Amino acid sequence: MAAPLSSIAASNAAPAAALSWSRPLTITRPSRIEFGAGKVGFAGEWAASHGVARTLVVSDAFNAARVDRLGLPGEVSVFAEVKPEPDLPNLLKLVAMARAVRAQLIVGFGGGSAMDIAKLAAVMVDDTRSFHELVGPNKAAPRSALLVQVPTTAGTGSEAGTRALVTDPETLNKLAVESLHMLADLAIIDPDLTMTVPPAVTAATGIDALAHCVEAYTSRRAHPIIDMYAREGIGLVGKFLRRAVANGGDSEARAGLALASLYGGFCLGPVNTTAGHAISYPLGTRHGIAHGLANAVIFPHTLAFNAPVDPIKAADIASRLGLEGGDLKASAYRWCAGMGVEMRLGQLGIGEDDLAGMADEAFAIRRLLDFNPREISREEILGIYQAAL
Ligand SMILES: NC(=O)c1ccc[n+]([C@@H]2O[C@H](COP(=O)([O-])OP(=O)(O)OC[C@H]3O[C@@H](n4cnc5c(N)ncnc54)[C@H](O)[C@@H]3O)[C@@H](O)[C@H]2O)c1
Ligand SMILES: [Fe+2]
Repeated sequence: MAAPLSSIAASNAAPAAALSWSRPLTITRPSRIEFGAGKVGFAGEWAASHGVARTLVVSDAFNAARVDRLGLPGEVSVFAEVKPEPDLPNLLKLVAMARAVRAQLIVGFGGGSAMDIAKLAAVMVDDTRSFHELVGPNKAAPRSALLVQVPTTAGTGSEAGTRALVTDPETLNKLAVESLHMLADLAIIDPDLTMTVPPAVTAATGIDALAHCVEAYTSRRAHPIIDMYAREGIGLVGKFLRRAVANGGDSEARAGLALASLYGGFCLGPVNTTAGHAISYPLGTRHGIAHGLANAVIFPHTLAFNAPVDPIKAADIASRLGLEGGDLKASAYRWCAGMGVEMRLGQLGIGEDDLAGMADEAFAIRRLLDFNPREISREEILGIYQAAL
């Protein structure tokens, strides 16, 4: 049942900008998307039909053990060292390996961490410039290596996108590279690959997909084309996330979440996220908290903070998600915590003394904050951290 409007309406926040049906929008997609249970082996068929003789698979330790599922032809090398929330040294080690094995095809086989650095390796392998020269939009050059993305979590939607994020260990900033050249030639979304994801990671990554949809739907840059995916994605998470957390082998729920994650990915390119992600990032860069979990902790707070700007959208989100009525923040919090997500920063190793630095870092992420539907100050960000402590 939707939260009653009375619980989210009263505010002096600015009204939402009028919906711009004619606002220019660019939509990009991987050249080909294969979706469906059992599709993973199509990678090999596709590689063979493209004459690939040398492939580098980019993976984490868990997925590296099942690279044979891809059915790849020829010489197959595996980089099995992708770190969760990859940093620059992790990426540079991968690029060195891609050069050494002269990879014609790079396959991202894992969660968002593997897929993000696979994209970067694909454009960096024959580019002599440093990583820092590629940061920002449209800096990367065309690539010669082919790129295939195969997600094994349902959360980031990275398989569908033009963006990759890497932490700079010196500044602790998460640096975003964005380029059309990082779009995959092929994305294979096989929901059965996600059946082994443990319940806590299932919940957190599912809430990441949800956050992509909610933040795009409520963004100042929201667009009706993207709203379609965002609304559907929210509904799919509402319907299937609790089921997949309770029973990882529920193939219908896994497929629904894989689709929600893809829809979230469709939201990221043309519209992107807002304050929820900006406020989540310092949890990862400073405290090593996984991206999905960081988003989950912050989600109820930004949902409620933004709700007064557009109470009808907020009620729509609550209804699609199946939240109980009453106070929006409390019911979103109960929904997350009810899936076993640890929602307290204090329990995640963060103390009161850490919050000011986190607020400074989040407040500087203008590329996201400037599109939040409601203006948010550094003090309000600090208040969110304090409330989440
Ligand atoms: N490019 C984008 O647009 C975008 C969007 C959101 C997030 N991201 C990035 O994605 C990263 C997070 O990705 P993630 O949430 O998918 O987590 P992840 O890739 O770090 O994986 C999380 C954990 O799950 C394990 N795992 C992965 N698949 C599994 C499976 N099928 N069974 C069992 N275990 C499995 C991994 O080994 C890892 O330990 C962050 O670095 C974040 O910045 C990128
Ligand atoms: Fe995300």
